Amino acid sequence: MTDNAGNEQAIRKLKPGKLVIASHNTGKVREIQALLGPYGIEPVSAAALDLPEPEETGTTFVANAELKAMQAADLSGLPALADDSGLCVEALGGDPGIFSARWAGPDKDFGLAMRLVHEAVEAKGPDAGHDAHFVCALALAWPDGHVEVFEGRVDGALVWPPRGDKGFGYDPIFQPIGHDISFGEMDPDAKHAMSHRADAFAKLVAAAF
Ligand SMILES: O=P(O)(O)OP(=O)(O)OP(=O)(O)OC[C@H]1O[C@@H](n2cnc3c(O)ncnc32)[C@H](O)[C@@H]1O
Ligand SMILES: [Mg+2]
Repeated sequence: MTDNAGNEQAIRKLKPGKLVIASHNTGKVREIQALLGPYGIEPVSAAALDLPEPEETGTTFVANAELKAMQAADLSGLPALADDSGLCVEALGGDPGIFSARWAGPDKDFGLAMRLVHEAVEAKGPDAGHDAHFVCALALAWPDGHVEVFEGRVDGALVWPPRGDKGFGYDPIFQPIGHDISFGEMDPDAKHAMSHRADAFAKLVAAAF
């Protein structure tokens, strides 16, 4: 596993050219494409290359991001960027966490997943807090096995009922600190200015461009 903090190996610079976005989530791919916009990178999605969706066997966001990026780089022969992310609810001990996609079930039903989160917090009783945060681990891998990881986070609170349809996944039930609208109600540019993905991306840009 690679940890960019304290990594003695020089961070490798990403040259303009093709980069595989190793994700099968269209909401994420859209956000990563927008974040990559200014950097002379030609994004190619895993779906366009017909890459398989790997089983996420890691026990951390970092391990799963590395696994997805390394598989895509290996199979495509191109540098690949993967994102492993999720919603962590303090009252639930960090759940759904790395299982955020799995709580939506095989049909990827986030109406269901949001309800499960809400019900799990309600079941904790009236004193359960609503603090939550999103985490994002971005892994950048090269076909020779070199990989670097950048982590980001945004803190906020759960809201109920779900609000807005501008985002994806759990966005309608997450309200970032200092704002009175949910990620689901926020314009993409505003989310990109503060999200867990933007936080990780800023670290990647500082190191890899
Ligand atoms: O693994 P890939 O193919 O990238 O796609 P995925 O949807 O399975 O992605 P993850 O394994 O990283 O699971 C993370 C889940 O957490 C949720 N999530 C992550 N970032 C989010 C965001 O910015 N807004 C809302 N939900 C988010 C989203 O529902 C994802 O399905
Ligand atoms: Mg996944």
